[in-house]
Amino acid sequence: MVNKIERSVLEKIAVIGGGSWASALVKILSENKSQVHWWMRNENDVQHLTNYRHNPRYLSGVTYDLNYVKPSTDLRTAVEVADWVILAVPAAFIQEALSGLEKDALNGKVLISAIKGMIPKQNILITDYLGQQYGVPNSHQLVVAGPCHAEEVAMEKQSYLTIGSYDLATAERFCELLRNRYVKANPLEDLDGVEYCAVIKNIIALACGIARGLNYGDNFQAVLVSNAMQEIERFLHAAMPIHRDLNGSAYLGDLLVTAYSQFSRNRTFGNMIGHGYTVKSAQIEMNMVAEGYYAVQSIYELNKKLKVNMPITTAVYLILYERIAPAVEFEILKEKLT
Ligand SMILES: NC(=O)C1=CN([C@@H]2O[C@H](COP(=O)(O)OP(=O)(O)OC[C@H]3O[C@@H](n4cnc5c(N)ncnc54)[C@H](OP(=O)(O)O)[C@@H]3O)[C@@H](O)[C@H]2O)C=CC1
Ligand SMILES: O=C(CO)COP(=O)(O)O
Repeated sequence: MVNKIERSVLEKIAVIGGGSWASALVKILSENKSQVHWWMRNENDVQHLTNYRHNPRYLSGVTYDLNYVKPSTDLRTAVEVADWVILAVPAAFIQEALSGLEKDALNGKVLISAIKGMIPKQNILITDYLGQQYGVPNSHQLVVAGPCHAEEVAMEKQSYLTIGSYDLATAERFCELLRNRYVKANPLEDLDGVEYCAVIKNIIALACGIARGLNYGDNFQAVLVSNAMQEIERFLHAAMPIHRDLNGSAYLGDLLVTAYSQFSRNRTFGNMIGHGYTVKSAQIEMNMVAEGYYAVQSIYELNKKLKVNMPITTAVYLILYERIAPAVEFEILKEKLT
């Protein structure tokens, strides 16, 4: 019988993406002695990692053990040698990032989406895209959810991850690869619900940031977030109606951390919009991706069919895409909250 550590040594994992979340996941997995084939698009970053054991532009304080981490710009090889493939590129760029792969390149592998966004224009979840484009069955798909900022992983602060799935046994195997001194991981049988919730909570965090930028206070934000939870519940009920406990950390927990944390990109982006930045200038200033900016368009479009009452999502959409002044739109929104 192979014990837990020995079995982990044998695990071969491809991590696709060179940003903050990929950097955090590579830290966790490689410290647990999985073999991580880490794809990033920038050759200079690969060279820097190989020479100095740090990712130069994201979580640059983390040191990687190159016995377990193999950085590369060669996507095909990274995927070919791996049994598990983790996607950690922002949703808007995932099609481009995977474009070098053959249609059958993901056959037999377990795909794990760590992405909290949707495919723009097609307005579909990442797991649906992987099914449609690469034929990955639901049983071979997992999603990483839960309130967890990369920056806190880098600092080894106690964190919790939930692995959403259709197949609890596979999710549990992946949880074993993640668990360590500062990470607890739990499987959950709700792939789509967890994935949609992670998308929508980013939109809500944008709203919280906008509110803060407009000088609304804690009283308003508490109402905004509790109304948001109801908005999420209505959406999930219409889109994926199964019984789920939305008080769980994969749902409410992730909403709270993103709405309140200093590390949230979405909240920071929203705050800049509330302060009067244009979308372009906020994107340039932040230099990281706020998924909610893209997601709000997808959810807004999708909701034209579902017709769920989503006042917060609608307000964020109108501000970001129809250029309605944040102060004007929030005057309207505040009358709709209870
Ligand atoms: N950061 C976090 O704490 C968490 C993030 N997530 C999710 O993880 C996903 C990744 O976000 P995160 O790591 O934070 O993003 P970052 O903003 O930290 O990094 C973005 C990454 O995407 C890369 N990129 C940009 N354009 C392209 C492209 N066209 N093709 C390939 N790669 C590209 C960037 O490369 P380059 O630097 O070369 O431009 C960079 O590596 C998102 O869906 C996010 O919601 C989930 C949980 C926590
Ligand atoms: O999903 C996250 C934390 O759980 C990250 O949120 P941000 O992208 O807003 O930083």
